[in-house]
Amino acid sequence: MAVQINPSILSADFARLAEEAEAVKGADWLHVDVMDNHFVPNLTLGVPVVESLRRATDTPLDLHLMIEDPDRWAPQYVEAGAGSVTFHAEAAAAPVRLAREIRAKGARASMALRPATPIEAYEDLLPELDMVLIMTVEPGFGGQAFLDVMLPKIRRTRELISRHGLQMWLQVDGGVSASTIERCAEAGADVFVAGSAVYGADDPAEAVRGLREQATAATAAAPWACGH
Ligand SMILES: O=C(CO)[C@H](O)[C@H](O)COP(=O)(O)O
Ligand SMILES: [Co+2]
Repeated sequence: MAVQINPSILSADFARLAEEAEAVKGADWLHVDVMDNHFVPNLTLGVPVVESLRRATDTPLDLHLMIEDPDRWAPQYVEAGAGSVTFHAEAAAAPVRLAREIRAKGARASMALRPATPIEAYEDLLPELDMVLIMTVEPGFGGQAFLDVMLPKIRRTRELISRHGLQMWLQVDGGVSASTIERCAEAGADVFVAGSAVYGADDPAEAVRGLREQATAATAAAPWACGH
């Protein structure tokens, strides 16, 4: 599979979301960070904004729910128009049931892990998911420094995906930039979220192209990607 670059609108101007979506035309997905000020100490947006954003852009929406009680809320984000919905493992009461419900409603189902949450605890759930998100910062804020201690976890996750013969995607989110994306790709990530590295650039669309080139080259040179 080709690498995917998903700009995070957390670093965009929230008063101009339609224009900010247009500014990254060519990106694979728009990454939308939903925070409830309980699961993380920050508050962003909810279902009505996602419904409006869905009407404002053709780029599919990749929802990252940093909220408590995703079992209750995630299905509403599918109905609002999300193409992919990621819930946190630490917050979900019944992750398999939730993943099945997201898929049944027509979106891709994905699960995120905070930095201290081990992937091994969730190995048996991987076949129920379309993507796993390895956080490379503590969730809650954009613009944080990439945690390179997460690279072994990305590698182990890629090994588990290969061992089980799964086609699922491996997303990384947090501090992904021109100076860190190649290490993520080499370790096994194939979907890259970038907020400040895209919306902090003079030309966000050019930043997406640059990240895509770097990730594509690093993936081609990575041992895990043989036959990928
Ligand atoms: O989920 C997130 C934060 O919890 C954001 O998606 C992420 O931080 C993107 O911002 P940046 O690329 O600037 O780190
Ligand atoms: Co995110």
